[in-house]
Amino acid sequence: MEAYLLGLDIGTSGTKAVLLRTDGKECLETAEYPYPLAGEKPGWAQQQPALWWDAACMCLREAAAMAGDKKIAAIGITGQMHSVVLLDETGGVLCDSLLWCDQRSEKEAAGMTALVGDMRISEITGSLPNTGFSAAKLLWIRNNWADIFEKTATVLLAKDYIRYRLTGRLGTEQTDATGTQLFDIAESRWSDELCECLMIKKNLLPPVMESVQIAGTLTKEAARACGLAPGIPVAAGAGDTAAAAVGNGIVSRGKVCVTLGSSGVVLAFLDRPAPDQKHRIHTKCHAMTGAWEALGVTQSAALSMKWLVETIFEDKTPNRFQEYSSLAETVPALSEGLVFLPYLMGERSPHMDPYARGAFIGFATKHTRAHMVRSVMEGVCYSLKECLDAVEELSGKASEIRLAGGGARSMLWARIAADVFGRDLILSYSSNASALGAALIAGVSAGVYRDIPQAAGIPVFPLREMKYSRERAELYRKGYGLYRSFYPVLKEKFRELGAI
Ligand SMILES: Nc1ncnc2c1ncn2[C@@H]1O[C@H](COP(=O)(O)OP(=O)(O)O)[C@@H](O)[C@H]1O
Ligand SMILES: O=C(CO)[C@@H](O)[C@H](O)COP(=O)(O)O
Repeated sequence: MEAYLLGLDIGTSGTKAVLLRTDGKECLETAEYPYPLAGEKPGWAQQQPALWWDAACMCLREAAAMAGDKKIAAIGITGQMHSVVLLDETGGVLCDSLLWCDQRSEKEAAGMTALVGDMRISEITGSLPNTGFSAAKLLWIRNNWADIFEKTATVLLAKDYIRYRLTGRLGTEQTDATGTQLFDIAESRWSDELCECLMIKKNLLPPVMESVQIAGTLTKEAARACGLAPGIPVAAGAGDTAAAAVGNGIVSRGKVCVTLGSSGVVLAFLDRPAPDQKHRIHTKCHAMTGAWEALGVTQSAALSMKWLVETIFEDKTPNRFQEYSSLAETVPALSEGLVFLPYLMGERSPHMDPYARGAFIGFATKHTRAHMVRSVMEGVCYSLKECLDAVEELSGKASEIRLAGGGARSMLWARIAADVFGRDLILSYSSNASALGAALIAGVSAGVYRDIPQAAGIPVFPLREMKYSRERAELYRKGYGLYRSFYPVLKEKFRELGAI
């Protein structure tokens, strides 16, 4: 009988889902159900978990209608990583989630270095202490919202909270656990050493499953809210970067995937943990137990586009991004000398710097909105090129680069990425490779596929290629050099701005 696997993605900009036919020949996408970013100071980013749940219910209702009378064999969940949800002992949410891009915990990240040491933390968790990961956020909450921290019985991550609402079961899995910076990536368990040093009680942390484990089944109450049948198995799933790896077939050395989502991610497969000695990128657990991934992160990738269009141009009309992408087509490569630094929420790779700030450099009266849009696309691609260079240093040169994420819906942005990288790209099966990966993981949980490598080979709908142009690549080589020269010059000035 024809059946579907459902992949649900609790993204930063919104929640969306895919329905994958189990034979891999069809993948239907729901709309995205958006929610805003809140935060009263520059660098702060919060969301209410209740908004994720409302969006998830609407999204699942749409998916249920799309599936019609076809069976949904299993649900897989993915979502933004690192964003913490604090629950009290009745399972109620205690406060807004501090998101992955929230930069307020600089002091706490520095405190982790002082207590444990940079090298030791990197050895255990695959990354230097940083404001993006969950541990520093928890320490900030303990230091600043002590009453909330005292009431906390469980700490979850975004997708784990939604899985909890769907199944009534608390838990996480190894890929998202890595993003807390309290997890030992080689041993695949919570780190006693880090929990003790940072005085975080281990009983606040949920049980860690394997990504392909069935975490529970859809409760009657959740099924009613989502318009689905009760009892559907729900897989543990994976954080969005790890799920995108599965959705893009990154299950052995060779290929690299690049995601132009709210954040930008460049990811390669590793068969052993290999923390970057230059501390530019992270090593995280892969959804395949016993495998790892090297990843570089641009904090504000498509988030920069969203900021430009919604906040600066004050345009929230539907399909606005496609229109602005078409507008940017009217401007030549290098945006007639306008350069964008995408550090709107600090930066992670290759500069772990919560103080970094966004900038347009080189305005002239000739420049218009079209130049600004193109310049944002170019700046984000330069940053992703820095990530790609660092990732390939660790994992070897990629034989194929897959591009996904909301920004990859723009053919112009995809072309700029190919030109800036000076490499041909393959456009992913779905702009939402994370949701596709979650559906494939769910297929393993439900026994439809044998294992993750087999599942990753299941999608068979056509892929498109984006070829780079030698001429534009040469132009962008110069633009990239100029772009790279700005951060070292501005670094200290960004710190001064942060003090205002
Ligand atoms: N056609 C388009 N052209 C350019 N950018 C787009 C287009 N469609 C979506 N985007 C960008 O992609 C973002 C959403 O990407 P997505 O991968 O869904 O986000 P998330 O990382 O939050 O899951 C939007 O906020 C927007 O910036
Ligand atoms: O911080 C990371 C990965 O380390 C981000 O990739 C977040 O997981 C956010 O994901 P998106 O909502 O941008 O997809």
